[in-house]
Amino acid sequence: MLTNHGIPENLVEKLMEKSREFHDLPIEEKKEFGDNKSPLEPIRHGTSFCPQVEKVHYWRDYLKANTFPQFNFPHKPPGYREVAYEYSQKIRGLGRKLLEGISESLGLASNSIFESTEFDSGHQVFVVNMYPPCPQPHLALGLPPHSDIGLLTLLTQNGIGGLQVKHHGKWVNVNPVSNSITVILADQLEVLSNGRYEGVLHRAILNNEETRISVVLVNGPALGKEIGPLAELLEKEKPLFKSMKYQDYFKFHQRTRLDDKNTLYEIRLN
Ligand SMILES: O=C(O)CCC(=O)C(=O)O
Ligand SMILES: [Fe+2]
Repeated sequence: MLTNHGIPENLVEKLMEKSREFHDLPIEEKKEFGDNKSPLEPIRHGTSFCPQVEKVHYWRDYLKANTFPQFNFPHKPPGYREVAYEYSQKIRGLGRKLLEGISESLGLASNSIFESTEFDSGHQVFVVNMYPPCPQPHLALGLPPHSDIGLLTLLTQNGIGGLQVKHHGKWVNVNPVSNSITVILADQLEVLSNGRYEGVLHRAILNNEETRISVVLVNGPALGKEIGPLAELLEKEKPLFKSMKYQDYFKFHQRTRLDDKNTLYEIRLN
């Protein structure tokens, strides 16, 4: 949980307000972004995660926009795009700082992860989740247990809890702390660090009173970059993961049923 991160509180408030307005737009206004678009389409809108491969669907509507290296974002409601642009840029700056610290914690040069992922042209997905109140919240999920695709996910929520992380085998609530950003370590960091950092299992639960919104920025390597355990770490140990182009991992993850860390397990070496 990051506080004193330098992102102005009123920017986050505006972002939440506009995010709510987007999801409240009439369905016809959002049609152009919908209908099961490919994960590399610049802007996608839909329900659940990947309905074609799911046995059960999830109680969530989403907007997903690829916001880096090219900034794509809906032009409605008015003002949303500008707020999202500013937020996306600020999150990239934070992401970079965190990756520098993580590189150092692995005993590497601070720009090591940055360089090996070509983070300067790294892929960023801007995900806006909306979970309406659910009449029987204990019978449904907003999102099932999963780990995220990229290196670092930076998440903020509208003051209403629902995010849980798996910690020592138990689900623990990540209660919203005002003006804070939650950092979730993701799969590509587990691969690069050869398992020293782990992609965190998390899920979203529901409530029957209030609409919850979370804005989730998935920061990953450049799409064309092949990612495997860092060479410096392999001097004394065996690789735990196969190398794979981020683009292929990304497409695979977005088309697979969300279930635990099943995408990552596909590239794990025994
Ligand atoms: O809404 C949340 O708190 C979690 C969202 C999430 O895990 C995701 O979008 O990947
Ligand atoms: Fe997630």
